[in-house]
Amino acid sequence: MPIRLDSASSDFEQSFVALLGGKREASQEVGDVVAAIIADVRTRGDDAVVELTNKFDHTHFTAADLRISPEEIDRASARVSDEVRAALQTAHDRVKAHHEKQLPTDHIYQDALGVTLGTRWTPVDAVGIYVPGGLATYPSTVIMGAVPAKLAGVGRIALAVPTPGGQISAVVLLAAKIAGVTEIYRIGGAQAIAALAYGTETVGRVDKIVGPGNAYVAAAKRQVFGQVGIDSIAGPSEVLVIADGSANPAWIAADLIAQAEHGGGAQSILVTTEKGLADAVEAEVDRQLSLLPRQDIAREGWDEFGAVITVASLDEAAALANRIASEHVELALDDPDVILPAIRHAGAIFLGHHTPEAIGDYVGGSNHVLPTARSARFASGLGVLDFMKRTSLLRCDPASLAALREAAVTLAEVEALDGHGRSISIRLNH
Ligand SMILES: NC(=O)c1ccc[n+]([C@@H]2O[C@H](COP(=O)([O-])OP(=O)(O)OC[C@H]3O[C@@H](n4cnc5c(N)ncnc54)[C@H](O)[C@@H]3O)[C@@H](O)[C@H]2O)c1
Ligand SMILES: N[C@H](CO)Cc1c[nH]c[nH+]1
Ligand SMILES: [Zn+2]
Repeated sequence: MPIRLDSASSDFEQSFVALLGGKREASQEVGDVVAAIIADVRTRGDDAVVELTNKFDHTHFTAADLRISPEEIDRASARVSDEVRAALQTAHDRVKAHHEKQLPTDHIYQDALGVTLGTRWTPVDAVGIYVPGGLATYPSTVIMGAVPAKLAGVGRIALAVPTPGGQISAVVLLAAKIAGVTEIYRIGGAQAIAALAYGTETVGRVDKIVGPGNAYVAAAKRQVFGQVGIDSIAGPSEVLVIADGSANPAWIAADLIAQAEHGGGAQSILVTTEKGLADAVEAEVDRQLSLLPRQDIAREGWDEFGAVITVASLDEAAALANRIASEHVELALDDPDVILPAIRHAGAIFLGHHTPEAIGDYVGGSNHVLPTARSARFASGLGVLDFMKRTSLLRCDPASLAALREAAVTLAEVEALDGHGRSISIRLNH
């Protein structure tokens, strides 16, 4: 049973804080396991990656198996049906069209003193994209990672995909081919993140690692940050549905189940102004779960991490949504625009009764790699800018340097950094 809360009850705040602090993603235990894996990969390179992959993914690999050959990519891609190929192409084209609009422009201007100032954007040289593969396969995540990377102009893109049992999904390989990525490793978890961050004999190191994954992947990304860049923490998936009496309980239940079925700590929360809707949705989740062929993961996720919260008003719902800062927020309301401005912390917002979150997972065009575990308070979903850096440009001539000299030298004196002041004055003292 999911936890049931009512904002009017006296112990609400305590229960809500407990819900926010639930350990779905980071734990000391996971952190320790991941630290040991990273240290092992740094020390022993391929040998460690092979051993850990065989252990966690139940494979029988040698180092020669880690990278997928171009022939294997072609052979597997050719096996994929035309229907799936067309769906991937639709996803690719729509994600590309939307992300093209994120491309930044350089700019340069001269101010009143004659100083030239500019901003220049350049791509990251090499990125690793993690594509999860433990409980499900995610060809859609290949598109979500590779398309913005390509648009940004990244020179080298490496994919890491775990292959439980050793079999890589042909659809994942086709998605990579459609997106124009050919460097693919069948490795997962913390060992994949460590191999991409530090490099091994087979896996070339990258400058930045992006992509979602389970608690081990999320913890590993946290731990290698600094050695490489990371996008955000895109851990176990979450949805927060805000609904009033206009919502269809069966549709809401389906959306809550869709997120719970990701497993590995995925969380589905309903916040509603209608107690009747809350009851109906709970009953519907039970009914619909029993219709799913693979209901175990979703049922476990719903029972362990699900929550149904009743509130007095939509304003209260928005305030709770901002505290939860969910990866996905669905506004299942006749007029979602009324509450939209009040929702400030969310990875992605889905408006109205006919926008299930799952459409954004695949073909909506927006990115599905989104911040989780309340990190939407300060982070954004994956996009073109995650694959680029911004460099400032500055040019003075003698007149503008002279005009700025006094203030700069004063600040250098305040900081007792005489060398700084001198490096300015020396250019003007003749
Ligand atoms: N936030 C997002 O944008 C987003 C998008 C897609 C998926 N997801 C999430 O990604 C996750 C995918 O998880 P997954 O498990 O299916 O695949 P995964 O690829 O993230 O993890 C599989 C790997 O986890 C490692 N692992 C598993 N158990 C371990 C243990 N006991 N010790 C050490 N390492 C261990 C193994 O190396 C294995 O290869 C889900 O939680 C899903 O919600 C998030
Ligand atoms: N909901 C996941 C996190 O945004 C993404 C996904 C991929 N495939 C299905 N769902
Ligand atoms: Zn999903």
